[in-house]
Amino acid sequence: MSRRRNSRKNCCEGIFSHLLRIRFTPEELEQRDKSRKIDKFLEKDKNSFRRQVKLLLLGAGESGKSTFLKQMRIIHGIKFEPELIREYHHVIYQNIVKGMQVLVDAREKLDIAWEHPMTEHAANQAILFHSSNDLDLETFRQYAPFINRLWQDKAIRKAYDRRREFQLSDSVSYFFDELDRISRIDYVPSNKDILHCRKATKGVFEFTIRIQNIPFVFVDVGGQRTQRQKWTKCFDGSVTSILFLVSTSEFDQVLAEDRKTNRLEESKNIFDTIVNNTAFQGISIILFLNKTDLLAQKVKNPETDIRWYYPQFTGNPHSIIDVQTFILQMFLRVRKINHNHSLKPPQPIYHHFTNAVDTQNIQVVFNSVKDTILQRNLASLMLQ
Ligand SMILES: Nc1nc2c(ncn2[C@@H]2O[C@H](COP(=O)(O)OP(=O)(O)OP(=O)(O)O)[C@@H](O)[C@H]2O)c(=O)[nH]1
Ligand SMILES: [Mg+2]
Repeated sequence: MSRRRNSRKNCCEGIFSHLLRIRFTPEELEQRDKSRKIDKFLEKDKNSFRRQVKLLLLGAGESGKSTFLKQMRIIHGIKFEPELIREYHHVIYQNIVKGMQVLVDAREKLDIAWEHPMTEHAANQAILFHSSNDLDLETFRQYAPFINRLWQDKAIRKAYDRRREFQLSDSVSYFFDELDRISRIDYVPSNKDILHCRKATKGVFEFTIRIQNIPFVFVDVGGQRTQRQKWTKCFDGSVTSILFLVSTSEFDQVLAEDRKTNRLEESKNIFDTIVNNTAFQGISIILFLNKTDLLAQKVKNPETDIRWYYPQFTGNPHSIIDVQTFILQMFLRVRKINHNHSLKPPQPIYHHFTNAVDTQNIQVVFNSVKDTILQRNLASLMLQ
């Protein structure tokens, strides 16, 4: 009986809906179809917005943020545009000329005698080119033999060994060693040259790469003091993760900005403001302890010792593992425990030891970072 009533009900509903449907005018039907399509599109767009991964590259000046972004392009097969390569070409010339000028000045200030008196002549010639802002290939090729001569002199090498006492870009020795190739008439910067090329970032730059069909938006900012007020622009709700870079080899160097603050301390203070900021509560933080290669060279050097800057260090100052572990713990301890249980538990801090100029190293590290981010992103999508 009740089954019969049900089937009658279904049949009536079918008729009613049929009657209702035929009452729509063709215009109304078209309108309904259109609005369904819009709803579908918006739903898809909402999902793709949620699926987008936005990564903020943060850290002090010269920590390696832009270098990491260059690696992302290289690893994902996105070629540098010819115009960009031309710009890097020019910056490389500037890096070389400026770098040698700094060393020539430092030799004089440190009162280091020339190994060969003839080198002084090369130094005087080099000064002539110093004021040249418009460094074209022709000018650079005239200048290159003098740089070569200077780089061979023990006085310049001694000044270079004392570089922590002044401000010298980390990549200059790489370029001096490659000078013959770089000063050839048909020179075109290689990816390795581009990775070593140094130009401070001014402003905020976004670069999107589709990885596994998901847009990864990398946000690169300038890390020097004057640039940091621009960071707030990118602190919105759409950030997935913060990649925080630390130049671990800088434990014995001072800032270019004020020439007195220890660089590692500055980096730790920036990390403090990020990691303890309630605005970033739900955001995972990935710490890149960068410049492992330069740190390895430094811990072997008897002219420096981490205990002179961090007397609390108790490990072996010539063991890279001990020094890295010490720096890692120092950064992890920065996060203040919040005892307010009504707040969400803090996000884990992941960490990696990196060498941003080594493509293979960054490829391995990024694969792991990507998996972590995608798993966490998927989990948060499922919770929504
Ligand atoms: N040897 C070595 N050099 C590195 C490493 N990471 C970065 N560099 C070099 O360090 C210099 C500074 O790197 P950038 O990527 O420009 O640093 P940044 O964090 O973008 O600096 P700002 O734009 O001023 O905030 C460049 O010359 C890089 O080639 C590394 O792990 N090892
Ligand atoms: Mg940069």
